[in-house]
Amino acid sequence: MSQQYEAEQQVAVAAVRRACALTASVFNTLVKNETLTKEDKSPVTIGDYAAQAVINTILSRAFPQDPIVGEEDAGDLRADNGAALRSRIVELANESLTAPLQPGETEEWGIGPGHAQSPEELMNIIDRGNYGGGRTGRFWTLDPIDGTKGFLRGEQYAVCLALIQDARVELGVIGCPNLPADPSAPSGARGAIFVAARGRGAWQLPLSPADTTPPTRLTIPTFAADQLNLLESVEKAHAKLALNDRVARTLGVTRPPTRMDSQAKYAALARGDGGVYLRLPVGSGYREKIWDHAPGSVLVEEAGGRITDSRGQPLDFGLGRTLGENFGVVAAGKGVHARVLEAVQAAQEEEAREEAAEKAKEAQ
Ligand SMILES: Nc1ncnc2c1ncn2[C@@H]1O[C@H](COP(=O)(O)O)[C@@H](O)[C@H]1OP(=O)(O)O
Ligand SMILES: [Mg+2]
Ligand SMILES: [Mg+2]
Ligand SMILES: [Mg+2]
Repeated sequence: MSQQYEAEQQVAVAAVRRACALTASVFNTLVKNETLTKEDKSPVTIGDYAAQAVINTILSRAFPQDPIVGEEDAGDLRADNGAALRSRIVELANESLTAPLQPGETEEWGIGPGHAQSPEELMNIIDRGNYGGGRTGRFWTLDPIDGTKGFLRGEQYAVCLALIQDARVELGVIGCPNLPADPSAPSGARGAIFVAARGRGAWQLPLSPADTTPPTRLTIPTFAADQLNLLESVEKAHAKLALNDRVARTLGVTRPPTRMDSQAKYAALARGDGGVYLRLPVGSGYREKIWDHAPGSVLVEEAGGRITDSRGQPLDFGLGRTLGENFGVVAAGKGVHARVLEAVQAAQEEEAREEAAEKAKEAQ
């Protein structure tokens, strides 16, 4: 019997692997003026654009009917002052698109020697990511470099792709070029791919398509109370880390948090490198994007965990490009999740009481 979404999984894994090779190589040659600041003040590099061009090419050839909700668009590159950046992106994307076929890849996906595209074609393929998402139908969501700030620091980042059908995430692929392949050997070989298809488990695969190491199945372990710790953002603007501290104290967590950028945190949770992913809003009005949580959510669920917002409601991937009003994200093993939610609520109440007391003091 053929497995549902098997072809999609094969294409998604190959596309993410190819993009990871691109981003890893671009990091070594990236120079200062190859990064732009977007309207929302976040950085985007030539690597983000080129990786989106490569993955969108492969998806559009393999599944021509499928729309894509991608993070980047070519607007800034089409502007007159985007020409220098544009030509570097064209060079990079074509280098990746024309690289020799790897095991499992086919020329029908628009890759391999001879498959270079014109600058206009590449700008258009980047803009295939402009779909608005929604409640019904099938579409992909792509974050070509998740954790761009981590990428720029040479730390954690991830190439993230998910398939959504009628607002349900069916497939998630997360490529982590800088994550230790074996968590028990943190200074050993780096790079891994994480894959989850609904109902078929969560798996870690080697980063290289030529590596024949068999996939390993991931299950969130049961943590002893003194072993539990939090996985949280590096960037203070992305999550309210002071509130995380309170939650940790309420939970009786003694281990320090593990801070890392990107959806690598979901991968770390799925394989037991940390016990709780906690992302509480900073109150700036930022709305979380579907591409930042779709692959991670299915990975965590398939590894036996739960993921909700801070009220205990499921994340809603049917609202468009964002998750709507921001109530944060709480992900953990099934046995711990309810306790974390309680601790978050207690910590929020405690924080509100202290803030009110401080205000009253000031008013005196
Ligand atoms: N103001 C913000 N608040 C929360 N998340 C943000 C904000 N700005 C960007 N992000 C996104 O948060 C994610 C990384 O957060 P973290 O690494 O802390 O988990 C990234 O997806 C990043 O986008 P990007 O994909 O552009 O890096
Ligand atoms: Mg970004
Ligand atoms: Mg992101
Ligand atoms: Mg990104």
